Amino acid sequence: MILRDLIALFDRPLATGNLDVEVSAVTSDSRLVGPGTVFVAVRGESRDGRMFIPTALENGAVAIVADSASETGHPEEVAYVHVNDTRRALAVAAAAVAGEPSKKLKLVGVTGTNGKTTTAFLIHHLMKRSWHRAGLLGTVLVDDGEEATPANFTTPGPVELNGFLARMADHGCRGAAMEVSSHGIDQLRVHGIAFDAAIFSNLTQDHLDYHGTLDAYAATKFSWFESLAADPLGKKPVAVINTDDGYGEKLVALLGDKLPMIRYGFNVHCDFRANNFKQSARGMEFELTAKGKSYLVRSPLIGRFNVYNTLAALAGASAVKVPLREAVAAMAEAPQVPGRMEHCGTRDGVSVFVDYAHTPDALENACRTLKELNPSRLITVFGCGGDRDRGKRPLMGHAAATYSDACILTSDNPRSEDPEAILKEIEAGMGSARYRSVVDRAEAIRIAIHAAGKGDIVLIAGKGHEPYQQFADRTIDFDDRREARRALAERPEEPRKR
Ligand SMILES: CC(=O)N[C@H]1[C@@H](OP(=O)(O)OP(=O)(O)OC[C@H]2O[C@@H](n3ccc(=O)[nH]c3=O)[C@H](O)[C@@H]2O)O[C@H](CO)[C@@H](O)[C@@H]1O[C@H](C)C(=O)N[C@@H](C)C(=O)N[C@H](CCC(=O)O)C(=O)O
Ligand SMILES: Nc1ncnc2c1ncn2[C@@H]1O[C@H](COP(=O)(O)OP(=O)(O)OP(=O)(O)O)[C@@H](O)[C@H]1O
Ligand SMILES: N[C@H](CCC[C@H](N)C(=O)O)C(=O)O
Ligand SMILES: [Mg+2]
Repeated sequence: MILRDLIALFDRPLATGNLDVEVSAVTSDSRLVGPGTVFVAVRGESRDGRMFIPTALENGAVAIVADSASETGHPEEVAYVHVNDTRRALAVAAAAVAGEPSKKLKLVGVTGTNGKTTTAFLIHHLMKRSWHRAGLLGTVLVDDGEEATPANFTTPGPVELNGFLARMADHGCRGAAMEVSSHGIDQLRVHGIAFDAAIFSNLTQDHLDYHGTLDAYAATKFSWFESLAADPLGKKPVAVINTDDGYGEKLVALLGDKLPMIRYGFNVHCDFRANNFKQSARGMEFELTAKGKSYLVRSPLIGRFNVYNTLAALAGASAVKVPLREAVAAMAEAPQVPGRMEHCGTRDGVSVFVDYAHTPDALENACRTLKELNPSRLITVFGCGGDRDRGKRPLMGHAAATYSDACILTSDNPRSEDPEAILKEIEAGMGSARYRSVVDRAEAIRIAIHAAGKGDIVLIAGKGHEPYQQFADRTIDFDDRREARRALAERPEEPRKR
């Protein structure tokens, strides 16, 4: 693509230098610049991308895009393009250089505090059943239709994102499911991505370190739907909204008739409505009323919250024309989402589950679901991440304390924070509940599993699929599921004294 054509896509660019050069790539990371690359200098949270313009030039950039006037010393032959919004320019350029891959796919995006990964996995499963090849992008992995690789972000930056979508389209995927995080919306990582359906799962407390207030967090989520309504990029996106959720109802009111809509949940106004939910340790079933018909939906997933994820997936898939009857049938073989209510084994009548609950609402859901399986006791092992929303800590403590018989508080990813100090903040919410604090996570898991007796369930919450643990000075290999299996295997013959 010629630079002149690329910058014509920007909003009011002011350009100098040679614009008749071929552009091979675009990036906002100077370290990734090579010959033919356009470097977009983004002002980040911690660093100003303009500091890296000299490195980008050294590495062979053909153009610099920035939101301030050209620096002195800038070589004349390299184009300099002034724009008002560098993130917007980056997203537009990334999509153009990759050949607008989102327009070649039936793309379903999922946003909301909890349930994005699960719902995206379910949609991917339904798409694959009906279309053979489909892509998946989110917290756990990216599947480009041929191979799955671990993910670094829930929603990667626009350059990576468009690169993944292009690979999906090249590999013959007809569609894809992807997670849309609030960071992704706020930082315009999904700007210029054409969606066919946009799902809103729910909104409860998380990420207030970043957004400040719950309403600001909600406004960010809502802005994605508003931007799709304002510029659908040649598609007719359908908004798929959980209207049992208060913020979901607000979103419906805000959108009015700006987007076609599917409402889902248990309430009577839903277009995809669940009824008669039943579950056992082997799975769940419920009756779905949709499109004037009734269906019996069976799934190996457990938990009332997974009814919402299942409804969202069925509605989202249906919005991109996956036949509903086929989708309902495929739900019976829904995949195990790594680290989401994952059963890690049973020994001596002690069952262990690993789950990614790391918000107060998710932890409450996870504990309630396991409590509904009528264990003798529910023992919950959990912590809270460092350098993230501190307000969650006592609330997570309260949720676990309310629905568990005993808790072991431990470290999650402390990051730059003091692990003991994080535990103290969780303890503030534990009230009169029975708990112990054990800072070492492997030790905490071992203590819980070895102390459990016949009929008990141990829930290890917060890190799910994560294969690491992050500390201030190091990141170690760590996997809750591995630790759980090890502790189960090493269980002493006689359970230790409780
Ligand atoms: C808070 C946040 O989202 N931060 C992201 C943001 O970082 P930042 O704004 O601080 O960037 P910065 O480090 O100041 O750098 C500014 C610019 O200089 C560039 N740079 C930097 C160094 C260099 O040598 N050369 C260079 O050009 C950078 O590429 C960047 O464009 O932009 C960076 C580059 O795009 C991201 O890597 C970084 O993600 C950090 C690592 C992160 O942890 N993000 C998490 C919170 C996140 O995004 N999570 C959500 C999921 C949340 C959920 O589960 O709901 C996600 O979607 O994954
Ligand atoms: N629809 C839901 N409503 C409430 N809680 C849920 C829902 N779905 C899943 N959960 C809980 O939230 C946890 C995280 O689920 P999931 O990974 O699907 O969500 P996510 O939105 O992708 O999270 P993240 O933003 O961290 O990637 C689960 O392990 C479960 O405890
Ligand atoms: N995407 C989420 C993941 C949190 C997972 C939890 N294990 C933690 O580290 O807090 C976040 O960055 O807030
Ligand atoms: Mg996720």
